Amino acid sequence: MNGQVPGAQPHLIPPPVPVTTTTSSGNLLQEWPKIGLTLIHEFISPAEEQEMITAFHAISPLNSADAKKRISQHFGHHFDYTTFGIDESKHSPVPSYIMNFLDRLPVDTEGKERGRKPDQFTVQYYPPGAGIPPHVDTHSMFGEALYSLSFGSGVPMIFRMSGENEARKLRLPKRSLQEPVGADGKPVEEKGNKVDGVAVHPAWELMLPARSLLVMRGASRYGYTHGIRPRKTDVVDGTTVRRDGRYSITMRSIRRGKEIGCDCLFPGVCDARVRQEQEARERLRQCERVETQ
Ligand SMILES: O=C(O)CCC(=O)C(=O)O
Ligand SMILES: [Fe+2]
Repeated sequence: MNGQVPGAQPHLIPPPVPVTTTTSSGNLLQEWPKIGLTLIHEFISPAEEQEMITAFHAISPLNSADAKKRISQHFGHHFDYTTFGIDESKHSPVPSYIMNFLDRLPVDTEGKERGRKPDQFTVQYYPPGAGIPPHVDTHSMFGEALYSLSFGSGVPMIFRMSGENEARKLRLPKRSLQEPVGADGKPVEEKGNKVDGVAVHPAWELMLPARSLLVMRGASRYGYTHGIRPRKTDVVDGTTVRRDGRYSITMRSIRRGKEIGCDCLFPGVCDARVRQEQEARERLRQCERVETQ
């Protein structure tokens, strides 16, 4: 025995307490206004959910070869998970099962992104055991609001206020989405409040139930990492439960032309700032080259 309570997750703190109300259609609405996070329960009906699952597998039938891997389908402009940016050369028409709920999405009613709807959609299937490493979606290329619709089954999403560790990773020459792995190939576990020897903020998990819509804005969008641990079981309210296959639709709006860029309060994890730093270093290098000639 290592003295741990079965089901305890020592690396996690309890999530912040939400403001809980109901939507105009009577569904549970949880909000964390300080960090710009919203979770709308039962955003789609079970019938819509079933239609989405059927449509997904009409394109990507499940076979045992990919039983362990996350499968992605892209609609609108394709999202590139290696750069976390957009591939302008690839575009696929948006299916009707997405168009049908677009008008129901909550959009900004004021400010420079007023009325802005997503135009880039990534539908994913996560078999039990699959996850997505903690990341911050690219700031410069997408509008503020990020949406994630869960269906098929629920999953806990892990959130962590970014810090030195995340800023360092974003500045590595070959940025990778992979979680750091140890010699045994397993994700590096946290030791106390350190990952890889670097101090990190505490993390917390939020259960995203099937048919719920998560909206990330503000700090939760720009300053927190989000991810899904690659596990076959989850601890929900202290009880270990088996994971089922989960689907999600991530929705973003593409910034173009002069809109591209970011002036958020989180320069450590802002790709626009990283680019500026690289450009400044390049200018300095050129000046030094001229001086030594
Ligand atoms: O599956 C999800 O809910 C989130 C996926 C995600 O974070 C992403 O596609 O950037
Ligand atoms: Fe993401």
